[in-house]
Parts: sequence; structure tokens; C-alpha cells
Amino acid sequence: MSENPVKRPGKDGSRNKFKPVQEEGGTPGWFRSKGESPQGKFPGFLLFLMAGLLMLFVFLRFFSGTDAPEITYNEYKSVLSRALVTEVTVKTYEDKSAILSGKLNAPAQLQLIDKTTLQTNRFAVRVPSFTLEQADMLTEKGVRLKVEKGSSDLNTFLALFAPWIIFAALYFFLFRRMSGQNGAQAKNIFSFGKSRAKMVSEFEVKTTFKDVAGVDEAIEELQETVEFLTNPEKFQKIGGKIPKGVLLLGPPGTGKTLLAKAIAGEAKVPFFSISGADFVEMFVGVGAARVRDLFEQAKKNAPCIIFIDEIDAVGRSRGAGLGGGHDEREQTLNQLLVEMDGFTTNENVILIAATNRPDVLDSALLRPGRFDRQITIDKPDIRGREAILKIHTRNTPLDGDVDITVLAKSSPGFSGADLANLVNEAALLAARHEQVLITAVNFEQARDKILMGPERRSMFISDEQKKLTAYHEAGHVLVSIHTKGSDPIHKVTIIPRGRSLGLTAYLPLEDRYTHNREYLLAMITYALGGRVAEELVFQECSTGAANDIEKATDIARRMVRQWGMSESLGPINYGDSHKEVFLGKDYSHIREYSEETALQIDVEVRNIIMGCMENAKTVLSEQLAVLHRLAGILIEKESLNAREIQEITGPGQGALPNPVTA
Ligand SMILES: Nc1ncnc2c1ncn2[C@@H]1O[C@H](COP(=O)(O)OP(=O)(O)OP(=O)(O)O)[C@@H](O)[C@H]1O
Ligand SMILES: [Zn+2]
Repeated sequence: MSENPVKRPGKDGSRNKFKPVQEEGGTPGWFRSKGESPQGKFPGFLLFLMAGLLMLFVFLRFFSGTDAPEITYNEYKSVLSRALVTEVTVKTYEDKSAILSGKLNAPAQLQLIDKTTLQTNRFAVRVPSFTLEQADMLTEKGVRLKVEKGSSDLNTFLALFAPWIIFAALYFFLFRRMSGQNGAQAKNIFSFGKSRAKMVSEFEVKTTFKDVAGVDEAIEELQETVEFLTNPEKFQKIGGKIPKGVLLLGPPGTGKTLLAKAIAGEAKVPFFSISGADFVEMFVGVGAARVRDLFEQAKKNAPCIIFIDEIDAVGRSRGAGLGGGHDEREQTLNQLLVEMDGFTTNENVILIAATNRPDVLDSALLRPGRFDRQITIDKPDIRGREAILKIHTRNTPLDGDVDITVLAKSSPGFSGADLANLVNEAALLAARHEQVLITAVNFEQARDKILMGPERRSMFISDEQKKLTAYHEAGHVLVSIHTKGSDPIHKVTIIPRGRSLGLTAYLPLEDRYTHNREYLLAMITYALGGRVAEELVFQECSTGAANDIEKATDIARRMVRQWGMSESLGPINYGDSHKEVFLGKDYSHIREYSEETALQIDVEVRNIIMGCMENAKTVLSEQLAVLHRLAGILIEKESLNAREIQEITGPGQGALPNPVTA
């Protein structure tokens, strides 16, 4: 059954292999590969073929009527009264000429019948319009009626077809659900086993290394990959082995996809891109078929690049899944490994994959001969941010007051995607105000939106709620100003933003790569400042502090369990409290310490939190008058920036206003 009657593209395959598909919201010019994979199509095809054959068979029997038993008119009459008959064939013998000449007053339906049909003495009439009286009339006029099929027809029809109709309906329903996408995809019901890879031909990849910034080391390493693709002979001549796979590791939005595309653009080869999640389907075997198809397609288009984003969706350690469904994923992963082993380096296909969870990847994927090259891409540092901002502002008209260096300084922790978003948001704001140039104010508003979420000014807040929020936020602010090691405050607001009613935003002065104990304790302390202020002023606490408590607890737990920062428990790893959530390979180690130790961890965590809370209480009790003043001004003005805050509070021993943003 490996052959099927589906039309295959021509041998050369070049003309009709790719059909332009306008992706929803995507860039025009993306192409969806139309691969062929008989194995993948098999289940859907077989079923529809069977259904089709069956229908054909029934139809033939139904309409041919040649070998159907003929019944007399009387029988026919009783049949008609018994059940609904969809169609009958009427034979005229004597008076065919009468009907033809119109002398016979035949029912309308009979008159409409094609005369050639009549000449063969046989024609079909729809019974609902062919009543008993009409039949009687015809008989009176001398037309002999013979009915060839009985009433059981409809029943037979239903009995035979109902299961198939239901089945087909289910099939379509499930397919739509599974593909989880628009109808466009559901239209192609035979595409189960085809890879969903999008292909961009070499003429369309316009991205080059010039479009990627802040990742110079990665580019240096990848330059070699480009050479493999453009000049493979050079390496093969000296017996060098071309790497088959490059794994890009790094947090979201750092430009992994962009880099992969840039390699394709530099080498001027086609680029297949697919997400790991696209392989995974409900049906067993589909993912594997898709992998097979993808590689087939790629080999045909070699030299080329396959890019698999989020490879962790298929590449998770095997044998670690919980519950059902992982068999399919394992099969897909196995197929991927097989394909990677299968294609030789001469084939000139390079697989690039990206993930931000390298820790959960199956070790087989990382073995030499597969993804033997691993490149880490981190969030950009200040120089990187400046370079990225320069790229993204290349074609935007900037006002003279916009300083890219200052922007880069004031956006620590931003990824490349965040920075692209920053420029875009600023441009949108400028456009909304019908400005010709983007100003520094636009950028500041855009940054606030990215840092704190969009404002929700329309949300109704009662005065009481506003007051509570103002004291809560003022609590955060004051505690951080008077706690050593705190991050600089960027802004405080009681305008609802994102999911919170109020917000105190911090902006570190520089990129931090490690944190010391003092800094962590300060973070816990000011996180609790909001709740402490509520308690102090209203002698009550609200649910608004839930998020703060969660953050504080998380830090305290990690200090004890991971970072060895508790005196009594020492520098021992007690397991990452978060890893158990992922059902990856960490599933096996839920706890590797005794009951007593568990108890001790809890005690230590509580000690840290309570200690920090005491400190916050001390600060706020001492600063109660300032707290009232700050909260009052906050209610009035709703938002305060770092400089305005410091004018009210005066300097403390902790957070200073960020000199760049103040
Ligand atoms: N280093 C960079 N230089 C220039 N632009 C960048 C950089 N990093 C990210 N961007 C911008 O952010 C966008 C998104 O980045 P991209 O999709 O490549 O990130 P990613 O690392 O693949 O993210 P994810 O892991 O979420 O898939 C890019 O299209 C580009 O506009
Ligand atoms: Zn808070």
C-alpha cells in the first residue's frame, strides 16, 4: 500500500512542489512545503478509499436496477403506502408515444424527463412528487408501471451509510481540533504526515549577519557553518567533517531564529523552519512521518538549512514522561535521531535547532555526530543592546533628544526581542500623536509599558482601594530606599497596569550576573514592604500582597536549597524546588534528603522571611510620617518617578534613583 492514487508532483519536482501559501498574519512569501509521504498519508487515505468504494458499490446497485426484481403495480402501491421511497424507475410500454406527444396528461415531473431517457423506456422519478393518484392516473391512461426497487432502499441506504457519515464527521471534527488552526489547514485532509515546515527559498532569505547584533561570539562560530554550506569541497578535501547539527541555546527572544535565518541568508540557501511542537500530534506515528518528510524535502533542496525551534518539545529525555502521550513523542525523537544519523555530511543539509531548556534535552541528541555544536546566546549586555537598538532604529526617524546609549543603559535585562518591541512601541506612540519623529518621551513610555505592562486607566478603582494600594506601594518604595543593597527604583504608580493594581518598578544600574546575599535579602525585604505598610496603617492585610509573598518565598527557598546561604544547612544542594514541576528527566529526584532535613529547610526559609519582615517593620515604623506623606502624594499624582520620590523621602542607605532614568 505504499503507492496511492494521489497525483504526485512531476519527477523534477521543481515546478509544482511549492505552492505559495499566505500565512495568517505572516509575511507573504513564506512557503509551505508540500511534501509527499505515503506512509504519513496512509491512515486517512485508506479509510477514505474504503468509504469511497463502498459508496460506489451501493450507488451502482441503487441506480442500475438491472438485476432488481420487478414488482407489480399493486405491490408497488402497497409499498408506497408503507414507506418512503426515494426513487423509482418507471417503465412505460404501450403509451410511450402518447407521453412523448404530450397527449397523455402526465405529472409535471414526467414531462420534464429527458426524452432520450424515455426512448429507452426507462426513467427515474422522484416519488415525493409522484403521488399515488398520479400513478393511478397513469395506469388508467394505459401506462404500465413497474417498480424496480422496494421501500427498504432508504433503510438499507441509511444502515449502510450512517456509520460512515458519522465516522467521516468525527474524522473531520477531530482533525480540525487537532490541527487547532484555521480551516485552511483542515481543507487538506491528507496532510497528516507532512511536515509543517515553512520553506523560504534562497531568493527570499534577506536576513544576514548584519541584522543580528550583540552576539558576536555566536556569529564567529556560525561563520564556519556558512562556509560549510557555500564551499563544502574545501572541507571535504582535507577530510574534515562537516557538523550536521548546531544547537542554539538561550533565553527567549535573544535572536536564535534570527541567527539561523541569517546563516541561510549568508550562505544563500533555502531555509526550512518548523517548531518542535508542530511534530507532536495526537496520532501515533504522525510526528515520525513528519520528521521523515521534512528531511526528505530538505535533501531535495540541498544545500539548505533546517531550523527546528523549541526542539525541547520533541527532544525531551525519553522514558521520563508521565502519563500517556509520550510514546508518540519518543517515536518522533527516535525518528529525528535516525534521520540525523542517516544523512551524510555530503548531503549538505545542516540542522539548526533552538531551545531555552537545554537541561531537559535527551542526551542522545547531544552526542557527537548529532548536535555536536552548541552555541549559547545570552541576553545582550549594554554594548549589545546599543548595537541592537541601532539596527532596529535604522529606518525610524528619531528626534534629536533620543540618545541610543542612554536607552541601552536604561534597559538592563531586555532581550533583543524586547528591544525590537521597544522601538516598535515608541514608533506606535509617536504615530498615535501624529508626530513626525520619535522622541525620548515616546521611548520612556514604551519602556514603561514593556516593564510594567500597559496602563488600564479605564478600570474603576474605589477611593478606599486606591488608598490601600498607595500605602502598599509606598511601603515597597520606602523599605527599598532604606535597605542596603536594593535595586534602584525606577517608578512607582497606582494606575492599574497589567494584572496589578499598583506597581513599584526597579531598574538595576547594570547587568547583574550573580547576586550576593545582601542583595537577595534586600529583595525579600522590600517585597514584604507593601504588606507591612498595610498592616501598620490599616491593622489589616489584603490579598494584594500574594504576589510579593510568592516572590519572597521563592528567593528564600532558593537561598536555602540551592545557593547554600543558610548557616545551619550549609552549602548543600537540596534540590531545585522548581524542577519537579517539569516532567522531564528531573522526575526521578523528588527528594534526596531526610524528613528532618525537610523540616529544617522549612524552618530556615521561615526564619529568613520573618527576619526580613522584621527589618521592613522597623524601617516603616521609623518612617511612618514619610509613609503617610508619600502615600498621600501618590494618591494625588498616581505616578512618581525616581527623582520625585527622592524629593519626598530623602536619601536612604539603599536604593538610589537610577541616574539614567530619573
Ligand atoms: N541579537 C539581535 N539582534 C537584532 N535583533 C534581534 C536580536 N535578538 C532578537 N532580535 C529581534 O527580536 C526578534 C525575535 O527574535 P527571535 O525570534 O530570533 O528570538 P528567539 O531567540 O528565536 O526567541 P524564541 O526562543 O522565543 O523563539 C527578531 O525578529 C529581531 O527583530
Ligand atoms: Zn506589592
